[in-house]
Amino acid sequence: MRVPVATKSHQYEVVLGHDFLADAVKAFDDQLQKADKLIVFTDANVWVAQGDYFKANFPYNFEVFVLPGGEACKTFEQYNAAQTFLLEQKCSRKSFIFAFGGGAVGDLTGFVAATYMRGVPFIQIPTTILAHDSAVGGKTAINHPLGKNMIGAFYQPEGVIYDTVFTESLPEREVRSGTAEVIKHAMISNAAWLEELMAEETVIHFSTEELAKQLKKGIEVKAQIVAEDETEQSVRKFLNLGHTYGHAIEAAAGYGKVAHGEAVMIGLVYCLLLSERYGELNRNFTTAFLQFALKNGYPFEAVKEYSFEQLTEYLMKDKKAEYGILQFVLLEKIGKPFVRPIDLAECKEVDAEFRQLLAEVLV
Ligand SMILES: NC(=O)c1ccc[n+]([C@@H]2O[C@H](COP(=O)([O-])OP(=O)(O)OC[C@H]3O[C@@H](n4cnc5c(N)ncnc54)[C@H](O)[C@@H]3O)[C@@H](O)[C@H]2O)c1
Ligand SMILES: O=C(O)C(=O)C[C@@H](O)[C@H](O)[C@H](O)COP(=O)(O)O
Ligand SMILES: [Zn+2]
Repeated sequence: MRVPVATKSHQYEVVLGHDFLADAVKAFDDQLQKADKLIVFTDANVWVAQGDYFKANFPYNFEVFVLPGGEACKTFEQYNAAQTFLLEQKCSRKSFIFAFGGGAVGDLTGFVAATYMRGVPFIQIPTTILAHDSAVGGKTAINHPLGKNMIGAFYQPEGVIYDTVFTESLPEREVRSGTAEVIKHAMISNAAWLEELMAEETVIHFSTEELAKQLKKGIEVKAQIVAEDETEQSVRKFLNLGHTYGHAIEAAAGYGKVAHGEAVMIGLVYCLLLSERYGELNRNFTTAFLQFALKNGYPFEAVKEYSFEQLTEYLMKDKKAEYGILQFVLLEKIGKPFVRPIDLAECKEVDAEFRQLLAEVLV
């Protein structure tokens, strides 16, 4: 399966298949033959779980740089270590970098590639379900202790090779986390799709074929949006549904404690509550969605661990905020997102409603 991505700055393809890494990499043969060095960035967990398959199917010589797993790789320290590695390897503008891992490796690698010698080409080889989102569209970043993804660049890859073999070694928690972004893509684009997902017995145990279909649908939504708005001036903000509250939870907890998709799911429920005030959605739907999330094992305990006041400093650093006012992505109805300024007093009211709803449902 192929999904073309045509942004203002760059055009490329996401190729999605099963057990096809060797063939998919060969499609880049011209560019790779001309490269003076191929570097693979990965993380320790991915390398242990999937390194053998990667080495057996990657048909070129390469040097590997192994990062710590998860959010621990999206730090200034790892950014610095990665740049040092490229310099020590005598990488040039003719070198080529591969991001082999989940969203964390992809975000770090993309930012390193964007800034090494002011830009070297890179290819995303995603290994998580979540990375159907992160590998596409060119948002790259590292975290700052004061806020999530604060230091980064828009920098598109040369291509995305998505071999679903890699997702087979994902722990269930990561399957769940990644599926939250599939659900987000459904919520911003297609009511029937969300209805189908909510009707599933479970969204955590899809077959390989069904998973590929869901990933493709998510990638198509993302590709269409970033083609229209690469740098988040307008419709790209819709991809941030659930992230204002979600990123605040992630940052307050300490990066990596609450997985990104878990935090996004919390943020999606918060946004449904807020959306009830401005569109067609109602409390019955929000409650049904929360039940669906709980049935699939999404954890909501983190909400109780932080007061609204503790979340406020992170909420206020949301990148969509303008002139000190938060801009929330809301839903007029499922499939119809819009952006609206919301003041802190209203955020606090909805936060209280959220905690009340959780108290009622989590008895
Ligand atoms: N750039 C974007 O547009 C974008 C979009 C969404 C999320 N993100 C970012 O992506 C990150 C989350 O990505 P993620 O959920 O993929 O997390 P991740 O990269 O941290 O991976 C999750 C965990 O699974 C392990 N892992 C990855 N692939 C594996 C595999 N195949 N088998 C076994 N273990 C594996 C990792 O080592 C890690 O411990 C966050 O930092 C988030 O901010 C970026
Ligand atoms: O691609 C986008 O645009 C997104 O917002 C996708 C999000 O799922 C992703 O988590 C992104 O990294 C969040 O971006 P940020 O600008 O809020 O840090
Ligand atoms: Zn996200």
